[in-house]
Amino acid sequence: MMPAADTIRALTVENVVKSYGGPIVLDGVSIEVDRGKILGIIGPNGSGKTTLFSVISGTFAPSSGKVFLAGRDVTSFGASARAVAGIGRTFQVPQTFSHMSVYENALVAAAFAGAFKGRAAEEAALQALEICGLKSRGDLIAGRLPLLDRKRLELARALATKPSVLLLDEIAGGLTDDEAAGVAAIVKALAASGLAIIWIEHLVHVLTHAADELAVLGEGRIIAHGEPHETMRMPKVRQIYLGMEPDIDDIDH
Ligand SMILES: Nc1ncnc2c1ncn2[C@@H]1O[C@H](COP(=O)(O)OP(=O)(O)OP(=O)(O)O)[C@@H](O)[C@H]1O
Repeated sequence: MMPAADTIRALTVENVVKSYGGPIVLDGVSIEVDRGKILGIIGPNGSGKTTLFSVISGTFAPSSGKVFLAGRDVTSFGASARAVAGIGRTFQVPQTFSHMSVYENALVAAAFAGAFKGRAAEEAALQALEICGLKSRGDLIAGRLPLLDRKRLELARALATKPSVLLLDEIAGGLTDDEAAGVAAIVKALAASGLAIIWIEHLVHVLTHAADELAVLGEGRIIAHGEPHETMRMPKVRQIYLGMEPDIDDIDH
């Protein structure tokens, strides 16, 4: 029997195992996210965060396990089919075309999602730039943008594919606290508009303020998951982050 529509999660990752041929990088990871919610994911370097996004977005197939988008099994879909189906992703290293203009970058991304051609792609690109505060900078060459605008453009490129599920890989990395807060405000507004968002970030305090739930990856497994502040108070999580996150004692404030 199919579950009732209101119990179908926007995205379900079910028991995913991934190895690149050597050691196991993801070891039975299961997560879910609903429309309108932000799930934050943290974890030390090499714990498998980006690999998890690659498995969700279809860049790499899992060794076993499944990915469901709004209840539909998309595990066998490649990356472009998943973009068309509604999974949008930003990359840790922005994937912008540096010689193209800001607008052209958003347009190329809209076309990647396949469903958008001609006028529809133009509208998707412009709307994404507007949401990210870049509409007045459409003619600028992407490679000459300061870091904050490069990050905003990376976000706009993901939005131009009109995703229902948005994967953010360190979109606030390298930004000042004020800049990161501005990006977090955009992300929260996107969730409020109905997107389901998974956000990987090394800046833990950004996620504790923005995310509805926090999951902690450690050596390929989810070692803690729950309300962000409670999760950060768990001894096994503090053990990992003490000394790494300068403001861990301020996270409650
Ligand atoms: N394409 C690949 N081929 C082989 N091994 C890979 C590949 N991508 C990642 N790995 C390995 O998988 C493990 C997890 O890497 P991953 O990048 O997913 O971790 P991460 O938590 O995102 O790390 P970081 O915080 O440094 O970005 C690492 O040991 C890494 O070397």
